[in-house]
Amino acid sequence: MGSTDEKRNLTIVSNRLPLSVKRVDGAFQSSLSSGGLVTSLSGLTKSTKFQWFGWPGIEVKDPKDREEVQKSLEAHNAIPIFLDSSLAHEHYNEFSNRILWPILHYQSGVVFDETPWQAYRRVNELFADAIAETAGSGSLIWVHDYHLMLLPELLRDRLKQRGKSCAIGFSLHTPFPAGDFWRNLPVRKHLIEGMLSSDLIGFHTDEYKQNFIDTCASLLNARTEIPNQIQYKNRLVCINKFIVGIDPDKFTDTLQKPDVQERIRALKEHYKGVKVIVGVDRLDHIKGLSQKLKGFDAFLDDHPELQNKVVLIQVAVPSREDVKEYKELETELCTIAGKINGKHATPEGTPLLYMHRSVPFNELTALYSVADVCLLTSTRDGMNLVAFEYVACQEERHGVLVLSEFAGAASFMTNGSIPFHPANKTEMSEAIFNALNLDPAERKAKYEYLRGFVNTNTSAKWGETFIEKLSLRCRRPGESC
Ligand SMILES: O=P(O)(O)OC[C@H]1O[C@H](O[C@H]2O[C@H](CO)[C@@H](O)[C@H](O)[C@H]2O)[C@H](O)[C@@H](O)[C@@H]1O
Ligand SMILES: O=c1ccn([C@@H]2O[C@H](COP(=O)(O)OP(=O)(O)O)[C@@H](O)[C@H]2O)c(=O)[nH]1
Repeated sequence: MGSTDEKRNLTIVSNRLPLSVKRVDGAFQSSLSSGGLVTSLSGLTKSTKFQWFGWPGIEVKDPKDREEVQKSLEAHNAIPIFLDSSLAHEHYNEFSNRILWPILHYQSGVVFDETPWQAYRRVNELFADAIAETAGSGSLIWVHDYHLMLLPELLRDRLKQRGKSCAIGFSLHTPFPAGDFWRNLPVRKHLIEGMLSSDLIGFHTDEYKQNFIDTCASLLNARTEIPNQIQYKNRLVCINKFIVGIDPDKFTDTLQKPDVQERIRALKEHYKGVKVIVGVDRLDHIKGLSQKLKGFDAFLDDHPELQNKVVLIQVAVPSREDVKEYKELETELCTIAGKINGKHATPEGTPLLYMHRSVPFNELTALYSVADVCLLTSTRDGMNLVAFEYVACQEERHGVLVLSEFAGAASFMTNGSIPFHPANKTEMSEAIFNALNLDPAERKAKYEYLRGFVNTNTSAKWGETFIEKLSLRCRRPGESC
């Protein structure tokens, strides 16, 4: 890490703040936001100080109310950027999550629309105005994710106008798709040029990084021969892979708490003689939830001898519920879940526990801890931190990770897990069966491999490495990346 002063001058920018604000009976309440971006950045707070700009998740018009929200977030070093609700809707739901997100995750059938695109531009401008106003010259600004791809360029212009010079980093938390897929987006050039105004761009895997480099070469004719660098419009931009992670101690510490231990005992007692498979996912197409339920159905069909001896506990965390496709998916999942239990339930029990809600952290760690298997079926996924969290809670049991080959995490965790293709029900059924029947020595060997990976690649290390590279870039711009 650089000097303490550099740490103090770090600004993080993301659409999602660590706390989401809601109005309940006229009063403002904030609760911890869901999702991996918040998990990874929150893991950095132990070692690094920063202020965090983002959208509070709610429209607040009245200046007094704004002040109240601002104060409540201040304790978490979070600074809200207020947006009116229709602008936020067009930016977050319509452009970011109905157009950009599916394209980044190789989903077809996306229809481009001008109104959401204009809202996306406007929100990026509003973020740029707010940050350029408060950023001190010489500070490090680290922008996150697909909601803010135009921000580096807009921010650089505004900082220049104010005579300020700051290093700008950008991290993408999603996959970056191969060129041909990216062509589906008519405004792709603007987005990529926006990102290229950064000094340093980080991706989760080598594959995403390479896809980005190839796209810059073919779309913008940028120079990409020098490893880890892109030259475009007389600027050199560093490009690299930075492995995002979790704070494993947060999980191991929580598991030691007496109430969590008590909960684990109760769950063990409840599931005596039953193998537990756990799944924790935001309710999102990319998590392959319908594929998971159908694969589990096939597994139950294939193994009638395991009736009442296996349960899948699936937590589907509510997500982006104002987006039509997410609502439709929720309905579809309820139907499939009902059908599975209709078909396989007995008077002794149901094989599927489908929970459509978020779970408190203590309960989540207890669930991870008692599960013999964690089943993750992403059809595409930037990383998937749930895979890391399950490993962090398995010191005792050495449970098995059954991991889709399409999760970014599979680039690093395949050796320690059982990989499979999520579109193939037979492969998924076999993978579940193999995981449940893995001999203890092999389980231990796989677990130790994964534990080493998770404990080495923490969120703190991810953040510190990125910030170190960004500040180096700032101090010695000519040096190779
Ligand atoms: O902010 P939301 O719309 O509620 O969605 C939650 C987050 O989802 C995505 O997370 C990604 O980041 C994780 C950490 O790097 C990664 O493990 C995961 O694979 C990604 O899907 C999204 O990229 C975030 O911006 C959202 O906040
Ligand atoms: O009720 C819950 C259950 C889980 N998670 C967290 O959501 C994150 C999911 O991150 P991941 O990278 O797996 O996927 P993302 O949701 O970001 O796409 C993990 O840190 C989970 O612990 C959550 O916020 N609320």
